Amino acid sequence: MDVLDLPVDRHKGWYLSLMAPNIKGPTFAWLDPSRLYFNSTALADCVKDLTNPFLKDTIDLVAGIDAMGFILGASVATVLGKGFLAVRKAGHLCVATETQNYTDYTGKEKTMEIRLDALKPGTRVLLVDQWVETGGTMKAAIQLVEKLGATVVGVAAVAIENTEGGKWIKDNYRFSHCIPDELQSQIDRKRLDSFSSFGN
Ligand SMILES: O=P(O)(O)OC[C@H]1O[C@H](OP(=O)(O)OP(=O)(O)O)[C@H](O)[C@@H]1O
Ligand SMILES: Nc1ncnc2[nH]cnc12
Repeated sequence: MDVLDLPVDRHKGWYLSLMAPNIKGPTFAWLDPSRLYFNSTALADCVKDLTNPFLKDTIDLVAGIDAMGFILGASVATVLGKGFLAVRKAGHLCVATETQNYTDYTGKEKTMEIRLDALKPGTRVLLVDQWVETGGTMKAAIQLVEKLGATVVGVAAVAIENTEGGKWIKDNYRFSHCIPDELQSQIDRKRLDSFSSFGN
């Protein structure tokens, strides 16, 4: 399927077949969901799948995680009619921040931060990122929000892998993702059957 084509039947997660395979080798964990954002209907359907479970919730602010979480987070915020908070990787903000150290799928120690004036005790936050692999990044964002006394209403990501950290998120927070049950095992092994159409 060309990336701009639309299928007749837009079943849940149809757009995942637009996601490109990792061709950079086994040490590079990423699949590339960003390719599905080229297609306006795919992006809109993906954002709907992330947003729908939270439509009846009280949400004050949507927080998206640096960098790919900004795309989906800002889209979700617009659909919900809410503001957007950028959760930044350390070193980009020129104001007072709260910080949180974490380790992600690369195994490297990292730090994320948010400015201090966005969240107050009781602020209800929906956290959005592109992907949850080890869950280290999302857990750090949850810790940041909670350190400031705000409440995590839920977590939304294209995929939440069934890693220890991914399962911890699913067990402890409400969540939304775009993966139909029958595709979850393909996500967990980082290879979709649809990758065969990419010819490698
Ligand atoms: O569950 P984890 O193992 O913590 O990994 C998930 C994180 O990894 C990716 O970001 P990454 O920092 O690689 O790239 P980006 O800056 O392009 O979003 C992804 O968008 C998540 O933020
Ligand atoms: N396997 C993966 N695919 C896409 N994005 C990711 N971010 C972290 N791990 C990822």
